[in-house]
Amino acid sequence: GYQRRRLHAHIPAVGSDNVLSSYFTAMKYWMRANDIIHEGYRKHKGSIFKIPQFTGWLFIASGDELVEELRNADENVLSSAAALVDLLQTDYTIGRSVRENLYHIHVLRTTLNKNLASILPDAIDEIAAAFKDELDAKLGDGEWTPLAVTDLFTRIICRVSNRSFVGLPLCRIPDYCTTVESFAQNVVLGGTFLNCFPDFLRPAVASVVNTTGGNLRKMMHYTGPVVDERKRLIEEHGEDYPGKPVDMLSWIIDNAPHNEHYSTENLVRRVLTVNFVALHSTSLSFVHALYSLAARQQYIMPLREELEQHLGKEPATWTKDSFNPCWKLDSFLKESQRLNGLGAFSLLRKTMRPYTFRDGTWLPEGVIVTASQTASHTDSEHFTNADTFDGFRFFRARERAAQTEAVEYTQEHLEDQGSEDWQYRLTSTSPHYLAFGGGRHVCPGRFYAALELKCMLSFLLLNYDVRMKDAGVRPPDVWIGPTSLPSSSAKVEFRRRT
Ligand code: HEM
Repeated sequence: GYQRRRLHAHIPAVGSDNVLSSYFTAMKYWMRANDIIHEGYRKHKGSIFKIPQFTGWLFIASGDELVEELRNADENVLSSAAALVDLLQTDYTIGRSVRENLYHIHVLRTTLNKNLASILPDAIDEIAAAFKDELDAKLGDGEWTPLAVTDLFTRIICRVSNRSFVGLPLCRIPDYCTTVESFAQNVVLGGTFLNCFPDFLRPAVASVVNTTGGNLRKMMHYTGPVVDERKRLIEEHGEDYPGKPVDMLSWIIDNAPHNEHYSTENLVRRVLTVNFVALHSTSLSFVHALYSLAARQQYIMPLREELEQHLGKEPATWTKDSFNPCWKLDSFLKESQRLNGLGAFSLLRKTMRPYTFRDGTWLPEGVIVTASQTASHTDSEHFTNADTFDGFRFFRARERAAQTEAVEYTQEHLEDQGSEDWQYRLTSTSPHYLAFGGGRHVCPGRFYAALELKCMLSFLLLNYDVRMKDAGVRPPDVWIGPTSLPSSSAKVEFRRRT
């Protein structure tokens, strides 16, 4: 209301602060959010500005210092979880129990990252099997075959990721994969729908329109018996029972508090939650990189040469460490994330109490404040020729840094943040490189995602030729409000290499 607007009248608005014209800016925002955010960034970089949305104002912190503050703020002051609950109404779609205890994030940050080397062989086995079933089956003999790629690679990544999450046989059941994918879509759809209603009506609306209920029931059908069996084995033989699978489900069961979180339904919900954060982020990133590769043929040879030098002929022999010296591959993926990320924002936070930034800007309680990754990723103060795709820019920067300091290839990613070239790696973040967020809530799955993307792209490069059907043209991304997606209609042509 008016009272609330007065609370932030001191913050500059993009468009107009006036009720009627801010409504028009909100309408425009849905059509071209990214342009509007860039306009704000150009005019107000270094400070906080606001943009009207139908559901209220959105505050954008710009410039390294303010973004650094967003990255590091305490959860009970600027909350990431509360922002997600607000924006996606996750209490009604994912379930309250998940946010009441976020232990799965701790599992990802610690156990998943420690076990990357040991889960990789299975993931690679799944990549080989999935490419055979999903891609080879569609290719003619030595012919170029045009294919739409978003659904295709979403299915492959769903299989591969779930090989690491729940293992065989679940990851190969097509309906299991359809269920986890559709859950992710329904969380977003349900959240957007529920946000059209005022707070007090939402519980009633959600009880009538439960967008994810069907997904949970199906997931219980597939995963419930597997969870029950693993719980039984733990009860009978202890936590380290013989033959215990090394996958996310085992770690989730091991780390669940022994209360309502240990119920089969809540454990299954947790697996859905991990899929929700992991799947689309990874598959969209892969398709973006694939378009950039297929449209820019000049990268194919140097990437192949690098892979042939460092990876064995048989994918089964690839290890986590074999990718460490593949700096061109790392750089190509990082550049793809820089220019074709998941959307305009990163670091979504909600003010849990009135908050004063160090530059003196005051924000009231209960508003969403975020950073613009697209504006910051294309700011020429941060990157030279910032608007141009330069697949090896981070490779060259790393080489320059390596000349000033000997770089140890085999050092653990997690341990060597001190080395000079750290900032140019795919998995690193900074106040102006925001593809994986940063600071307190930095994506805990990024080491896994990076490894999966590298294995997938390497497998593709070494076994297939790719080019855009529309030669040399990278299809433009599709923007829906502040979310960006790779084109779903463009076709990539594939041919098996002999
Ligand atoms: C290329 C793929 C991915 C991208 C681009 C991505 C990006 C992000 C971003 C931007 C955030 C927000 C961080 C922040 O607010 O500071 C995030 C958080 C998160 N991501 Fe990822 N992610 C990817 C893959 C994954 C995977 C594979 C997993 C799980 C295995 C995962 C699990 C999570 C979780 C649990 C969080 C919340 C962390 C927290 O709140 O502390 N992500 N991710």
